[in-house]
Amino acid sequence: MTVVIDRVWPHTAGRTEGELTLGGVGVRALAAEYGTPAYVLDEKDFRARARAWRDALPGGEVHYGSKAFLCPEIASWLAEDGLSLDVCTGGELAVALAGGMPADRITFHGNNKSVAELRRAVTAGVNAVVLDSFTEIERLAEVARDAGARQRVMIRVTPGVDAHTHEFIATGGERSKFGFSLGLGLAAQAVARVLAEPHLELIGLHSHIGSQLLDLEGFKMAAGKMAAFLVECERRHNVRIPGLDLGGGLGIAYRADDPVPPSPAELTAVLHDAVSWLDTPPVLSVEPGRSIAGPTTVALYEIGTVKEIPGVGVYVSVDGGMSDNPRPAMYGAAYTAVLANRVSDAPERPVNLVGKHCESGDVLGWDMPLPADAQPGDLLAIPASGAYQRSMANNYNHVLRPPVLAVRDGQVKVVVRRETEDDLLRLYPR
Ligand SMILES: Cc1ncc(COP(=O)(O)O)c(C=O)c1O
Ligand SMILES: N[C@@H](CCCC[NH3+])C(=O)O
Repeated sequence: MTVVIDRVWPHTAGRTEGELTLGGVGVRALAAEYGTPAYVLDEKDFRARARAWRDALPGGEVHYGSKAFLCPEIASWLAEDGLSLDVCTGGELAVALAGGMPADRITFHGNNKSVAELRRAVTAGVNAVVLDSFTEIERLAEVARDAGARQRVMIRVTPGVDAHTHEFIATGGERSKFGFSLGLGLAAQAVARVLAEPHLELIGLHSHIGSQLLDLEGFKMAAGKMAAFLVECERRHNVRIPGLDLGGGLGIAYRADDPVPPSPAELTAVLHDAVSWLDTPPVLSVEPGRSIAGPTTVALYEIGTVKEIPGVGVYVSVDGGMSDNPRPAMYGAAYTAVLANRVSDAPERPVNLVGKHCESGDVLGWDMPLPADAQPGDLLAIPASGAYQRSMANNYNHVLRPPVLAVRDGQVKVVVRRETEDDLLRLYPR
């Protein structure tokens, strides 16, 4: 077996007689047994990345950002491996609990949690609810009072740091819908309000400046501002605020020539530095999602048609598309695709890789190099497909969402099964 050393592939990726293998399983067998499209998740790779984060923050907490991708199996791996989890809806909370993640290791985010979601969080006994608005402070205080509880909370602060990323995934600027603005004094007001609430216990401050960040400057600035704000609050109110959660956001390489992202240890060193001047530094936590899940998973498709339009170009259509990966359409995200069932000596040519949806914007990549003899029936693999793909999948055109197949040491475990037409039809009362 030749190992695929290119860093955008999961650790166990290799080629056996030309066929791509992941976790010791060949893609032809996967496609034959489970069909395509499918997401193939390298369990060892996922767990190694999760543990690398945990080890990079000794004495702190690593909450996996479950929006990147969550299923009960993932929650159980994280629980076993000593990580915590962040959720931002009742649905994510239910899946995390179903996977055996202890409630007291779950942090509940979101800018519009319903009363029902807050009740569920309080009765389940989550580690903390991250407060995002004045409405929510009142709402949660009432829910906690009714439950006879004192709920641990953090306050989400927008520190006024404009992260270098797509504007749709930047969250740290003053105009963000998330959190309380530091610069406008709203964060300070929120702290005062929470401290005056007997049913809320302030355990920390939180910020998250954005996602797919490839340099550490934004993290450094946010951590510095948050540390200064934390001491200012402690002094003003004569209290101890024990925790500082600096969110997720570390980016990944999607293509072989993308910049190498900083490592978890490089990032946590910057965060430690930012708080080291405090007399009693807070316990730090982080919430990496993409940097754990993203590189671990490969999207597997089958080519259905190849259309050559003279003077225009070539369209290669696969059996999924924007319903299982909306990222190219939403953010202009760029990927690579490789022939997976075999290798080819044919020269490469640029093709437009498109899905099967009734939409011209249903494109997985413009001008992607593929061997000129790639043809219907061939399998294509797209690496770095583990974050914000299956978790953002939808049923546009009543297309069925793909399964997630965890592979390890030659074994396959279906951790999310393929959706069926029965699943779809069950939605419609008859
Ligand atoms: C509050 C919060 N924490 C963590 C994350 C995870 O971010 P990422 O997947 O970029 O690490 C997000 C998403 O950006 C988020 O909104
Ligand atoms: N969905 C975005 C990331 C959103 C981050 C969630 N706060 C992406 O695919 O890049």
